[in-house]
Amino acid sequence: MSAPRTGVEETPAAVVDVRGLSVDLGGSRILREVDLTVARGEFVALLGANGSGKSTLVRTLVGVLPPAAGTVTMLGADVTRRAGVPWGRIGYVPQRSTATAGVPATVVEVVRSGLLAAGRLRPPRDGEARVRRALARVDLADRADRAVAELSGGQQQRVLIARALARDPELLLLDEPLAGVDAANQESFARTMAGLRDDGVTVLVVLHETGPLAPLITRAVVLRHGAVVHDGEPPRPAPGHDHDDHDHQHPHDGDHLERDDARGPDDWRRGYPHGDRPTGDRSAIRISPGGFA
Ligand SMILES: Nc1ncnc2c1ncn2[C@@H]1O[C@H](COP(=O)(O)OP(=O)(O)OP(=O)(O)O)[C@@H](O)[C@H]1O
Repeated sequence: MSAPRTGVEETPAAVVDVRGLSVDLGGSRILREVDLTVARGEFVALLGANGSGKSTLVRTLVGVLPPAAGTVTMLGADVTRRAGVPWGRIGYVPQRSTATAGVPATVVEVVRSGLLAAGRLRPPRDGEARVRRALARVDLADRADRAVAELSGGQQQRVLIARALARDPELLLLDEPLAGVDAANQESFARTMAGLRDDGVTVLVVLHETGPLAPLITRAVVLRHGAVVHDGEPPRPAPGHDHDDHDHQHPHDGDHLERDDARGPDDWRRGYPHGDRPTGDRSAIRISPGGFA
């Protein structure tokens, strides 16, 4: 169980409230008038083909990218006025490929860095207990003093999740936490997420494949070319994939191309042939006391 929280009763029902959000990058409009509301306790999957704008949306939610238009409200605070946002109650897990690259630190040091929210230069008094609890939650208590670089990719992903959990967040944002993670680590991750859901943590997770998280997802939001094309029912398990020996969902029909008429929660998969993984370092962040930037 998480430590008792304070101030929860002051938080509005919508923990994420995005209205008419447009974001420009490199002179191009990447997000187009996006509306997104996430209520307390929801477990929302953000889906869409490569380049549809999922990471851009999440990075805007955590204040890394500025809106060109519209509003972004997190836990009741306007993100464009960073000072008022309760970053200490928000956990963010960036894409692993870049966030852990070249970090010369031990597991416990990386997790401890998650305690430092914007404006907070010293960890909270119960910081070490939170760090140990977060490590236990991702089944890495016995790796605390190992160098992060020595761990497998899936374990590094769990370190980043523990780093976000050290804040005891009410809201957790994760950007492709299953990418490049083997089946055993995916199952471990799913158990961690189920525990968080049971504790009432609100989750917004970017996914390419719902995999072992499918039973947890309460709603799916699908982006296409920077706009929301579906907001509602989660995708159904593909035929033959809803039993125990299949741990992920993927297209089998040979139609791997995006379709112009893709509109439903199941259509996002059509853009994802096996091995078609995104690359690049667009989600690079610094581990700093200044929040997520
Ligand atoms: N810094 C940048 N400058 C210019 N264009 C960018 C920048 N970052 C991202 N983009 C473009 O914005 C679009 C959306 O990218 P984004 O990473 O948000 O998509 P995504 O849905 O997360 O994709 P993926 O599934 O591949 O991670 C892409 O066309 C991408 O090339």
